[in-house]
Amino acid sequence: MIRVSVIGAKGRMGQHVVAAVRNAKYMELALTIDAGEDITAITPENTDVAVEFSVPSASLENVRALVKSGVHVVVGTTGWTEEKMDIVRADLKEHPGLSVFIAPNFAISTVLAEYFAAQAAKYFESAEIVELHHPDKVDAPSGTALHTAHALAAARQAAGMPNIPDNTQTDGGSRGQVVDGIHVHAVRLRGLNAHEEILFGNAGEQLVIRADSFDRTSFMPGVLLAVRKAGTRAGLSVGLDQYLDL
Ligand SMILES: NC(=O)C1=CN([C@@H]2O[C@H](COP(=O)(O)OP(=O)(O)OC[C@H]3O[C@@H](n4cnc5c(N)ncnc54)[C@H](O)[C@@H]3O)[C@@H](O)[C@H]2O)C=CC1
Ligand SMILES: O=C(O)C1=N[C@H](C(=O)O)C[C@H](O)C1
Repeated sequence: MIRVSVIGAKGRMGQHVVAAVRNAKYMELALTIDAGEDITAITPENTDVAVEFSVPSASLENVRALVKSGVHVVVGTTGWTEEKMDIVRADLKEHPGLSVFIAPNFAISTVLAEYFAAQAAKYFESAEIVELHHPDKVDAPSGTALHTAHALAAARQAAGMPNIPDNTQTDGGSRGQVVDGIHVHAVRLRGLNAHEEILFGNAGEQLVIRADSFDRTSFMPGVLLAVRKAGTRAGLSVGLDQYLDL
């Protein structure tokens, strides 16, 4: 049995993770922690893997506390920068064998959309990203859109492509946030859950790659896969794609 504790357990994602772990074969729910509760109660004596879905402002300190305790960590919270990940990498040096796995998105549709988009990137002069979410989301653009923008930019750079053409002369904010040279647009709309479109253009043609997570259950197979894989790859790793046969 894999003993799984959940941090942010009262949140939208946390509640789904608690239910998914309860229903998963060979897993048992250990502790559930939310804001104001003592995360140091999670120890190797009661937990093999901790799943963290909290808020961007709290996630780094939660992960550091869990690493210090000596449990594997699966993280879905957004807001991770290279600087924050370097802090975790440094902590992990004191805990050889321990794994911290961060996934900007656990939905297979979105992971594949980003993978296909990275393949397509070098064939198109223009690329932009539109992410669409529920209005209760606290961060914009989404962690997924940021990750996708970095992947597209890396693919374009590797292919030696020039800057994306854009002759905008005045911009009151309508052109979105520019991430690594890619324009990223965020929509917040009641009724939506989590959606992403990657738009590519050439003269006379367009390719749109779109992923829709209609329900948070879409993230659960990916979360459970990451829990099962915890410890197989020591250190910090990012992205569910590495566990897929791509
Ligand atoms: N990687 C993925 O596939 C997905 C990632 N997310 C991300 O997961 C995060 C959580 O999203 P939601 O569940 O929708 O948010 P939410 O606001 O519904 O839940 C967050 C929970 O964390 C708790 N919390 C706040 N501070 C805490 C602390 N210091 N320690 C422990 N718990 C604390 C809150 O009380 C709340 O219960 C966000 O960053 C979101 O972008 C969401 C969906 C999928
Ligand atoms: O807050 C959400 O809902 C989501 N957050 C993640 C993100 O910011 O990319 C993943 C998914 O888009 C849902």
